[in-house]
Amino acid sequence: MSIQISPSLMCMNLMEIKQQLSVLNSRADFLHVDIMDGHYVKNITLSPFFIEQIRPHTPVAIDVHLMVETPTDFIAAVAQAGADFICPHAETINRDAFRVINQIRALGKKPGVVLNPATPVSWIHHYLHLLDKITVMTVDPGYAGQPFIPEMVNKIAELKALKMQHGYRYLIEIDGSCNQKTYGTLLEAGAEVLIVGTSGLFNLHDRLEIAWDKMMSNITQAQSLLQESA
Ligand SMILES: O=C(CO)[C@H](O)[C@H](O)[C@H](O)COP(=O)(O)O
Ligand SMILES: [Co+2]
Repeated sequence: MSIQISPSLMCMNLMEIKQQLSVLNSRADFLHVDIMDGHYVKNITLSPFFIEQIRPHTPVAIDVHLMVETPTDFIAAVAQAGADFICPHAETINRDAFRVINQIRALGKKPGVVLNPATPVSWIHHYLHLLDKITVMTVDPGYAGQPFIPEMVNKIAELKALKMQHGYRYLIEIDGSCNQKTYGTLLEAGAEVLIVGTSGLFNLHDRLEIAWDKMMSNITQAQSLLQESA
């Protein structure tokens, strides 16, 4: 399977949203929308209203990363707004994980789950088979522009091994500092979807189409180096 790319829209230039979306529409595999409540993480970014506004202007799957204390307060709203994947943090749903996953599926959406750097894979062991996507945070959640946490490489490899062993369907996605410095390590460990924010995409050039080409060339280079060393 070739690597899939999910630009993090909180990192885009919101003054140029229409033009930037048109660039991403023909290139991105997912659009990553971070929703924060100011409590689970001390920041506030995008919203269900933002999803509703962009939905008519993009055919790309919208993937919602819920960094909120109570995901059930947001799930119906983001589903109604047009989300395709809805991904709460495991740390916020383990009191009622099966009910939450069933709620997302009953709304006709794909359930994913996000793991903080300090949360082990064992936390989601009993519902791995129900998930369409697992996101490994490679930075602590809340902010763009943070340094990569190298301890996460083994977690990615663990999810890859479990997927191969049991035939699970979940996509293995990485969020945080996916860029030229980390692509090789992430791909080698088993990353399947890369969320690209400031360091991987938006800071590479003011013109997004040029930034995209630079990002793709960085990824291709990392893939070639891996193939050479295999
Ligand atoms: O969830 C996030 C932060 O909590 C995000 O998806 C960020 O936008 C993403 O990590 C930003 O990418 P960067 O290259 O690490 O700035
Ligand atoms: Co995110």
